[in-house]
Amino acid sequence: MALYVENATKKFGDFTAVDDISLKVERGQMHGFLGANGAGKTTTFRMILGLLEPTHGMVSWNGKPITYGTSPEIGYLPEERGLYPKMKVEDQLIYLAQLRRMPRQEAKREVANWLGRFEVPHYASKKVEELSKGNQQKIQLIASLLHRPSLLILDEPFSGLDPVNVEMLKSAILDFQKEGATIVFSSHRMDHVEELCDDISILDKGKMILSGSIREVKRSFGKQNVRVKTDGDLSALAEVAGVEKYKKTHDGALFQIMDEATAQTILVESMKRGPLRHFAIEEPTLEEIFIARVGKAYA
Ligand SMILES: Nc1ncnc2c1ncn2[C@@H]1O[C@H](COP(=O)(O)OP(=O)(O)OP(=O)(O)O)[C@@H](O)[C@H]1O
Repeated sequence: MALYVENATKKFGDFTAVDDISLKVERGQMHGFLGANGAGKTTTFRMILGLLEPTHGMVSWNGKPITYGTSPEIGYLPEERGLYPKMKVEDQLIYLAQLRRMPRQEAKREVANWLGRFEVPHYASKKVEELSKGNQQKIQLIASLLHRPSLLILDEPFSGLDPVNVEMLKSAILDFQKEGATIVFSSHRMDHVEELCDDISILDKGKMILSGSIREVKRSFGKQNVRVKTDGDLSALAEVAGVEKYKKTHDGALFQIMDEATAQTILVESMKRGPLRHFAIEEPTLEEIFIARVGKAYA
């Protein structure tokens, strides 16, 4: 019981947008799908959803290709707005749930629950175009999961949301996973991915360059960070052997190092330059790994 993408390639004319990628997402997992702009994430999602035919390869969900018949099992939050601007929120959500075979009365009840949970019950009778971008995103998420799909594909679910709303949507997505859903989502916010996902994969110019659990990905990066908080000037420590990168921070410095012996040197040398308020060896962040692997063009 899993989502399988097997050697999927998508060409548009001579241009290869997705190049022979394979991916397995086990049932109940949350998978982060990462890549710079134009890497091929949305194209892959469209192939998973059956909206685009792969040029080569195949996609299956629970051993079957995804077709019109399996679509009620799937929920999709597209990157671009996919709602009817002139239709009222409640009418639209009920309509979309009915298309996925949810009975009308149940859909109506669920819409009320979700609008309540997202603190927008008063939007039920407003037209979508009257809502702010962030509130439209809440409605879009409700539209994707209202019919209780077992596979949920979310393309940039947190874009345009303020931090309070990000937390609200994150907790809804996590609850949905706890109920057993398999979730794949793309995001440019590595901190969100780190917080929510079990496994990740990174696409670069259509190719899969990294895939695995976040723990494995971090371990295989082979570098760690040392964070020091002090008023002392640590800039000379940038030259210590084993220091890959040095960055001054507002309260001290951050070093990227290759091995723990270097951390000991940094500790000793930092203490010579003033009292320390904090010293810690930290694992690399996903953002650092992404930038190292995909390139500095990404911001
Ligand atoms: N219908 C199409 N015809 C031609 N080229 C396309 C088409 N759809 C996508 N592409 C190209 O395929 C590449 C991958 O696009 P895609 O939208 O999948 O990237 P993405 O990773 O989702 O990017 P972003 O993070 O910016 O949303 C891009 O170079 C894009 O211009």
